[in-house]
Amino acid sequence: MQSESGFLAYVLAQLKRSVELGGFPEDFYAMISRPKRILHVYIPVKMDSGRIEVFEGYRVQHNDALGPFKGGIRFHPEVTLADDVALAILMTLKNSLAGLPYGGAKGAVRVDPKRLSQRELEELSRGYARAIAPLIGDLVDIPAPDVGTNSQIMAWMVDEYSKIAGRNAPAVFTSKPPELWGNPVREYATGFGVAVVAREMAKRLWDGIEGKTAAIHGAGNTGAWAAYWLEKMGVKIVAVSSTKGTVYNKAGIPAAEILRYYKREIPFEKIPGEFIKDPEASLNVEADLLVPAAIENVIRSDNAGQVKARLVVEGANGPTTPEAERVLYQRGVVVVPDILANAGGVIMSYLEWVENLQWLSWDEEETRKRLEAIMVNNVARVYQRWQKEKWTMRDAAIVTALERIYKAMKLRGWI
Ligand SMILES: NC(=O)C1=CN([C@@H]2O[C@H](COP(=O)(O)OP(=O)(O)OC[C@H]3O[C@@H](n4cnc5c(N)ncnc54)[C@H](O)[C@@H]3O)[C@@H](O)[C@H]2O)C=CC1
Ligand SMILES: O=C(O)CCC(=O)C(=O)O
Repeated sequence: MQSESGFLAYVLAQLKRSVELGGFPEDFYAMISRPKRILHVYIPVKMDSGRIEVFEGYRVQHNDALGPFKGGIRFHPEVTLADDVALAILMTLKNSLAGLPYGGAKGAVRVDPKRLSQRELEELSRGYARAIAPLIGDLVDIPAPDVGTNSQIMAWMVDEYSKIAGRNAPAVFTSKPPELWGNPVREYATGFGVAVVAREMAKRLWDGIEGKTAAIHGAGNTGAWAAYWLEKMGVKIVAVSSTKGTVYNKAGIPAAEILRYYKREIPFEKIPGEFIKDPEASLNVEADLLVPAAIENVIRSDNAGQVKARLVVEGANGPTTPEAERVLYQRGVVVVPDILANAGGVIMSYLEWVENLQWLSWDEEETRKRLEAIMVNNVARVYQRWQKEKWTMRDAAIVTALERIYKAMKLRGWI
């Protein structure tokens, strides 16, 4: 297909392992390891300088056996097509595991959004929406934000798509602002879901989550809101990282300060605590719980031995390499996989989509309750399977997800 990034190679290796563990035929691996369609786009943007810069982007539609393609859009300077394929595969698995009526997709544009002015960012977002418009739609492929994108970008994209469609088309993008067909829960849904998963696991593994400590790697949408909800559950946040470094504070970092950093109200170094220049320092501090919530491949074979937490809840997609997972497994560290731990975002996207398709809206509390109920049920199902099979939790989650996809493909006559 294309050269495999380390990340794609890891995702494929895990997929192969799960296909074997689940006893699926080899033909299934041949199909599920490849996307159904890849759209490759180039987006010209007139920069403030007057020059035209052309940005490269993709939309990878991996599998739609269970329903329309669904997954976020990443704006990142180092993203590759291979990474995008890996992320799209994870979306198919995540959506299946959560019981959603969706297949999986992911989009990406190679750009550092922090380098663009607001006008340039809007041009790029609208240009990307125009480029992928022929292959998306509210019953076809429904994008949402991921790293480097947000609800404002979704607002520009839904507006651009609506102009092309000649009608308001709210259900084509999710995670829109609450004032434009969005739901207020989506802003914090992924972090909230991570905290709920941590709480449900702590109930089963320990005496509950209250009084425990946590380290958070990544202070963006997922990490900052996970800190907020964990604190509400009685957890003390002792470390947090960004690309700048790590803040460590044994006495506890108020989640409100992490959120102020995320909202760009204070610089990272102003979060109260000791500033350490190393962004990976949060991975090996003394804490009961570790939440990697930044990017892929951060827990590797070279640092997995130093992880002190007993429970890792993957807020990010693909933060633990397979070698690192083996090290953690042998050391008795439980890793709750991304497709279970960070599903709060896409589950909330699904709820928003259901609202949009019917032109109705639920209030914040009711929506959060619906999201929480789905997350709690997902943890219970995967936990039970994991206990029965004695695999890693990732194996249990992926095999469970694959079973649903396999059945749908079989019923459709695809396999
Ligand atoms: N936003 C969402 O709804 C969802 C996000 N995710 C995943 O969560 C992860 C984070 O996404 P978001 O929070 O949306 O992104 P974001 O862009 O809001 O935040 C990312 C954070 O990670 C930090 N970071 C980046 N590289 C780092 C490094 N090398 N070391 C330390 N910190 C680093 C950044 O400084 C930033 O604070 C990604 O893997 C994403 O795919 C998964 C499900 C849904
Ligand atoms: O909300 C969505 O549709 C996608 C979220 C996403 O990209 C992810 O879960 O990684």
